[in-house]
Amino acid sequence: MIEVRGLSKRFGEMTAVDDLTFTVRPGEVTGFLGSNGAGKTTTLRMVLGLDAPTAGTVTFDGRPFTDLPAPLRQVGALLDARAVHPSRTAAQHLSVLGRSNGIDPARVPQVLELVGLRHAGHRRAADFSLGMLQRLGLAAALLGDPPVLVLDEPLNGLDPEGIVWFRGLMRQLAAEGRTVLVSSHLMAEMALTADHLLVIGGGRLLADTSVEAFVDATAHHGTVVVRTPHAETFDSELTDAGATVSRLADGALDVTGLDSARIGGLAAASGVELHELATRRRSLEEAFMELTAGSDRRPAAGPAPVEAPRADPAPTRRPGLVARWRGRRPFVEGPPTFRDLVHSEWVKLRTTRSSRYLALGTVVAGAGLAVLTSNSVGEQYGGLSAADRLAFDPTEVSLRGHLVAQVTVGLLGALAITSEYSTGTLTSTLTAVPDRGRLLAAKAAVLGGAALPVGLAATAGGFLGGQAMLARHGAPHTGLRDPAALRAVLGGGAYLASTGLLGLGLGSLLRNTSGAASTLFGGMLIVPALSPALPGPLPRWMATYWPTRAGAQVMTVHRDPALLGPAAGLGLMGAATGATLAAAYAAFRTRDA
Ligand SMILES: Nc1ncnc2c1ncn2[C@@H]1O[C@H](COP(=O)(O)OP(=O)(O)OP(=O)(O)O)[C@@H](O)[C@H]1O
Repeated sequence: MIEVRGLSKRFGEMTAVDDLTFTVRPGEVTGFLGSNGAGKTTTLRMVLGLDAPTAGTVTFDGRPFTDLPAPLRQVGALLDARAVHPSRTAAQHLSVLGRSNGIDPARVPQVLELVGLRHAGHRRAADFSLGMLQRLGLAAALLGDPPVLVLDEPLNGLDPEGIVWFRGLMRQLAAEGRTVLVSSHLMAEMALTADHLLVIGGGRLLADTSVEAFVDATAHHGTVVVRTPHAETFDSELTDAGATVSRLADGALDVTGLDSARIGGLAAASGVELHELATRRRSLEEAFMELTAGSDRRPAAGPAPVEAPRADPAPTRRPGLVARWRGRRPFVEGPPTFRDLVHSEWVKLRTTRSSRYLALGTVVAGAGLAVLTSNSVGEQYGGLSAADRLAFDPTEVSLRGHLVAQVTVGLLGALAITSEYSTGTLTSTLTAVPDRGRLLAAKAAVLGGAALPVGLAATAGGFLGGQAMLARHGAPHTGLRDPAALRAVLGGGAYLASTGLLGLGLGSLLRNTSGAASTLFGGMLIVPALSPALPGPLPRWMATYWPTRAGAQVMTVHRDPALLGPAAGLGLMGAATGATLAAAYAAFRTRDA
């Protein structure tokens, strides 16, 4: 049972949802109807814990959505069918969601078959039509075989055959004892699909009624069209008999308040010749428009909700989709663990094309730049002064590739979250994992775990290639047996991993890739490059304490005693990353998704 009590949402001055109270019961399909902008999506986003209500509560059998331990197994949601990462296949998309809730991957082909996408599992979501994406969204909602389904406009993009199929599926799911809440702006379709209707307009509840009661009330509200050459005289006769008469454009009379038998009788009694006597029933769409007309947002109290007695729904859950699942146990025992979540985030990172390119780019560009720099420094070594030769640090020279690698690995971190915002997948992620702290922690664990080997590959590759170049030109060089050089290479890997996490924090705070990329680029390359132009002690201060410059000290062997040491520098960089992630967590936890 979904219980909504006093739910409101204001965006600035505008009240999108205004004091909604209703209950959605199991065993029936509840249609959530409203015209465009009525507040359906905003309501459903609050129901699913994506947006925080300004007032009111929503509970599922007494628990808020965000307290459900395995949400996909309790509430299946479809909010925006287009919110799928385009580079992932349908099966990968479902697998990512399923793993986060401890759902057996064998369930993926099952639900794909159930929604008619059996042969499309290996196709990328970018190639899907809107109707196919709706089916994929339904598959995601059914993945955990949940007792409750919340679907926002699932009919958009479905062809007539798809609509009939969808109608049958909803009826079957409700017959199995599930709670099904479906939003739509199509009254006639809901009359065929739903058992119960909740109608909203201007953010307010206008009707909470059974479909049967709504259709009955509509059927009794017809008008009778009367065409007669004696319209003038018959008009007053009908008015005297208690009818309300208006004229249609062609002069015919449009009569309400009397039925066609009574009108025919009156005409016969007074000898009026009739050319047409036709009852025109009000359509469901007209009844819906009449109900919602004038329900625009306004400060005064709106029309009183229409209440209708409800039939007792079937309370017991009958075996349904799971029972037919060839005897396999669909889920692991108990609630999903942090490991499940980390696994899901790992699949997500692995199946994102841009992440793979950025990881490869970090290694190639980082190591490549180091080799090129070492080659050119080696060439010039012969011309260096004695003092410069004394200060020459072959390790530092061969690790200069970090200047490029830090930006690409930072971008890899930022994309782990900004791509979820840009593709809209954050909504499906959060309906599977509503605990935002856990989600961010899993992203950080996966990203740190991926960025460390990538960073180490970039620094080790650059170091080995760079030392070979220096040796080729007869310049001083070293190897990994030198403990200080080994510390610099390993520290460089850690520095790059920390940069990846810094990118994740910035991406989460800024929520868009270009913002995060410019901040990373500016903070790591431009600010340090411009800092010598600053007045007073600032250049020295920046050189010592600017986090990325302090962190880079870990990659030097001949250290400047005025600057921080390798451990302290890397520690400062780590602290700055930690602080950024903490700020990101605070913002992520409280913001609407
Ligand atoms: N994040 C937001 N900021 C400001 N206004 C918003 C926001 N989200 C929704 N609104 C406004 O709230 C109102 C209700 O929007 P909502 O999307 O809930 O309507 P809807 O019934 O789902 O409409 P549709 O059928 O067109 O999707 C609209 O006026 C919309 O502009």
